[in-house]
Amino acid sequence: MPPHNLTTDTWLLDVRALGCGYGDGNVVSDVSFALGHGDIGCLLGPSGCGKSTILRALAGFLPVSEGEIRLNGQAISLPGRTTPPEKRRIGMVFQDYALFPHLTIAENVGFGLKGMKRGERHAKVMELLQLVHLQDLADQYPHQLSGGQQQRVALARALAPEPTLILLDEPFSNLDADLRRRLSLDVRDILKDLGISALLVTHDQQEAFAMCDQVAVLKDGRVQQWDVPYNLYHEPANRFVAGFIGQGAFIPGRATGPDTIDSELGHLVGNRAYRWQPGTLLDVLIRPDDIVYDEESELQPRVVEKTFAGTSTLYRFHMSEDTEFEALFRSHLDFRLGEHVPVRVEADHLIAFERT
Ligand SMILES: Nc1ncnc2c1ncn2[C@@H]1O[C@H](COP(=O)(O)OP(=O)(O)OP(=O)(O)O)[C@@H](O)[C@H]1O
Repeated sequence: MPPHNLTTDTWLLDVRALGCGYGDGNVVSDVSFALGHGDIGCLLGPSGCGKSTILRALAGFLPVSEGEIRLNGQAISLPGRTTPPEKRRIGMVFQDYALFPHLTIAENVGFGLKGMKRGERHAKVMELLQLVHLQDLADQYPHQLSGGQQQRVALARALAPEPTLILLDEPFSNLDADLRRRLSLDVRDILKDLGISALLVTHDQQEAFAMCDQVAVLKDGRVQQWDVPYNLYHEPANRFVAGFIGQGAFIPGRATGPDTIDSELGHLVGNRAYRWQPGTLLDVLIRPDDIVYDEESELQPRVVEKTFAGTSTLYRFHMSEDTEFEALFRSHLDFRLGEHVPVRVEADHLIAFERT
C-alpha cells in the first residue's frame, strides 16, 4: 500500500514531498517515503542522485525548502523550521567511521553518555560492546582495530544514546567485499534484535537487498520506486528501475495481446495484463535467470561472451543485431564461445515497456 494512504501517524519516519538543496535550486524534489517502527529502509541510486542530501535533511543539517519530515508523529523539518540535529534522537554512522583517535574504544562508545553516572555508563558501554562482539577490545585505540571492527564501534557509539532512528551513510564502502557482506548482515541482526529503525544509504544493490526491508531507488533527486526488494526486481515501476536493479537486457518485441509478446525469442506469455494495443512496439526485459537450457528448443543463439563464476557461468547470447541477452547456467553446462546453444525463455514475471 502506498504510505500516504494512511492519514494517522503510524510511521516512525514519514517523508512527504521533500525538496531541498544547496543555494538556489533543489537537488532533490518531491521525495516521499515512510518507514515503519523497527524497519530498515534504504536509499539506493547512482552517484550524485541525492542520497546523502536526503540523509543530511533527515539528520537536521540541511533545511528543507518543500514538504516535511515527520519522526514519531512530530514534524522535525518544515520550510523555515528545522529541529536542530541534537534534538532529533537520530544517530549517524558514516563511511569513514569518524571515531575519536585519542579515545579508547570504550570512551568512544561512551562519548554520548556524558550525563550518566560513572558505573551506569560503564555498564552501558560494556553492554553495547558485547552486542557488537568487541568487549575484549574496550581499552584499545581505534588505530589498533581493523576497518570492520572500527565500523562496529561506530555503530555501538551511535546506538548508545538510544536513538529513535539510525542513519547509515555508505557504512561499509571502505571494507572488502567479503567483510562488507558479513558486516551488513551482522548490523541487520543487531538492529532487528534491538528493534531499532534505520535508513541505509548505498549504491550497492546487493547490500541494500541483504539488509533492508524497503528500498527507495533514486534517480536525479527523485524517488523512482519505494518498495520491497522482491518487487523492485520482479515488478520494476519503470525502465530506469528495471535496468538499475539486477542484471538484464532489453530485447525488441511486439504486443499481440494484453499479456503476450512476439519477439525473436519466440512468443512470450506473461502473468500480468498490460494496457497496450496489439502491434505496440515494446522493449522486453530478459533477466539471466529467465533463460533455461532446453535440448529440444529450436531457438539456438550463439555464445558471444562467457564469464565463469564458480558454481555458475554467465553467458551472453547473440540472436541478431537487436537481440542480445544473458543467461546464467550452472557451470557444468559448459559451452564454447561461438557455439549455438538450445534455450528457451521461462519468465513468470514478464517485464516490458512501450518503446519510446
Ligand atoms: N555541499 C554541497 N554544495 C553544493 N552542491 C552539493 C553539495 N553536496 C552535494 N551537492 C550536489 O548535490 C547533488 C547530489 O549529491 P549527493 O551527495 O546527495 O549525492 P549521492 O547520491 O549521495 O552521491 P554519492 O553516492 O556519490 O555520495 C550532486 O550534484 C552534488 O554535486
